[in-house]
Amino acid sequence: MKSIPIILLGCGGVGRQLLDHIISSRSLHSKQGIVIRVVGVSDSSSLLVSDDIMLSGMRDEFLAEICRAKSAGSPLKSLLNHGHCQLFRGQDALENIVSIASSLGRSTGLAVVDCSASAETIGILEQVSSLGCCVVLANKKPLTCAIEDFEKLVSHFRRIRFESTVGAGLPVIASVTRVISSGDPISRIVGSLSGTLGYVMSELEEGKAFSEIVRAAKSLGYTEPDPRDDLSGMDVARKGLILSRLLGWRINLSDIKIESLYPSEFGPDSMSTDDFLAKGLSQLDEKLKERVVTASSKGNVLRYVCVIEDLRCNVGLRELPKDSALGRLRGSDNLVEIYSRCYKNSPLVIHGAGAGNDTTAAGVLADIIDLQDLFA
Ligand SMILES: NC(=O)C1=CN([C@@H]2O[C@H](COP(=O)(O)OP(=O)(O)OC[C@H]3O[C@@H](n4cnc5c(N)ncnc54)[C@H](OP(=O)(O)O)[C@@H]3O)[C@@H](O)[C@H]2O)C=CC1
Ligand SMILES: N[C@@H](CC=O)C(=O)O
Repeated sequence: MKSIPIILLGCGGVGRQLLDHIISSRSLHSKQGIVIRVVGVSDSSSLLVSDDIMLSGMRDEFLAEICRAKSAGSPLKSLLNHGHCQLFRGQDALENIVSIASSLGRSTGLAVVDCSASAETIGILEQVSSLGCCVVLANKKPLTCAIEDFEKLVSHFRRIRFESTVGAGLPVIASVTRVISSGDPISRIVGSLSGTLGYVMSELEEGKAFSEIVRAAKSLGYTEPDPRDDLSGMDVARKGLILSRLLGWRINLSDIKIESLYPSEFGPDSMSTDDFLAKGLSQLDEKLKERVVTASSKGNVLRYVCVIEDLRCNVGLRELPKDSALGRLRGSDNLVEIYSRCYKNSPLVIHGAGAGNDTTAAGVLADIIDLQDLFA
């Protein structure tokens, strides 16, 4: 049986769903000759490490207990006495991950899986990948910091996967990478890359209030932890940046033109996420309604679009014909069109559910399994 040890960073909606998928795929993986051993799990304040990282991992009952406790709002440290594990915090936690990476990295293909929404994981990801570990990301931030950090991470290209950072479980990164590796130059990528904004736009067409729709998108697991990351266009810009950098463009977030759906006085510097959700959002209802009505009077719909072309990436609202490919999109679906020499007149199109904990975690799990071919 091939044993795959993993350390999970982040135990929120996506991280917990990943643990759930791992548990429920046990018999499938066993038929494939694979067993995933979760040797460590961290949240924002601590890291739990299994007592025997070399041979076993955390038991499934304990992983399920972690999911229950975290979804009830308890920190990981509340579970210390329930499993055969140790707890580390701060610098100790980071040193422990490095120590596990040194023992297991090169020999077993230990995968460090980032399901946090933090930019702070970049340092540890760089360290473990230099120690021969695999890295799997749902978190876009480490790939959208400084270009030098991006280049360092992807320099271990065969040991890093980040399919879920763009289009959740959809094979967007894999498709772009395959087209590039075949020597077929990509000239343009255009798409609707936000499950949240797709859902918001199509629900607005049904006459619902913007504030209600955003709250529903959050409870469906589509939004970022702070939905303003979606509404500001920043989340789409991050996806656009990842794709642009894959094309070899050495650009940064500051080079991207981004249209925000809310004014700066509603931003994180002026109000908390809770205040924005409770009070700020409803003040935006009328403005968004007017924009939808204006577009509709011309037979159009609004879509939040990312265009990557001619060394430029722009993201913002566009009025599009109702019957265009993007205009027909419903709910949280994403659609991406890739144009290249081979796909000049008829683009490569990827379409499907583009957000949600289930599909995102499924993409992460597929990445973990995919990497293990390197460690046969
Ligand atoms: N939902 C979706 O459709 C998709 C999400 N993603 C990405 O998945 C990631 C996770 O999203 P989601 O689960 O909704 O986010 P949550 O806010 O639900 O969870 C984030 C988790 O990360 C933990 N965390 C925060 N900082 C750190 C840190 N420095 N080290 C380790 N853990 C940390 C948090 O800890 P604590 O519990 O203590 O707060 C929390 O457990 C995000 O980056 C998001 O962009 C990507 C594609 C699609
Ligand atoms: N918040 C994001 C989640 C996936 O990246 C979205 O709405 O698309």
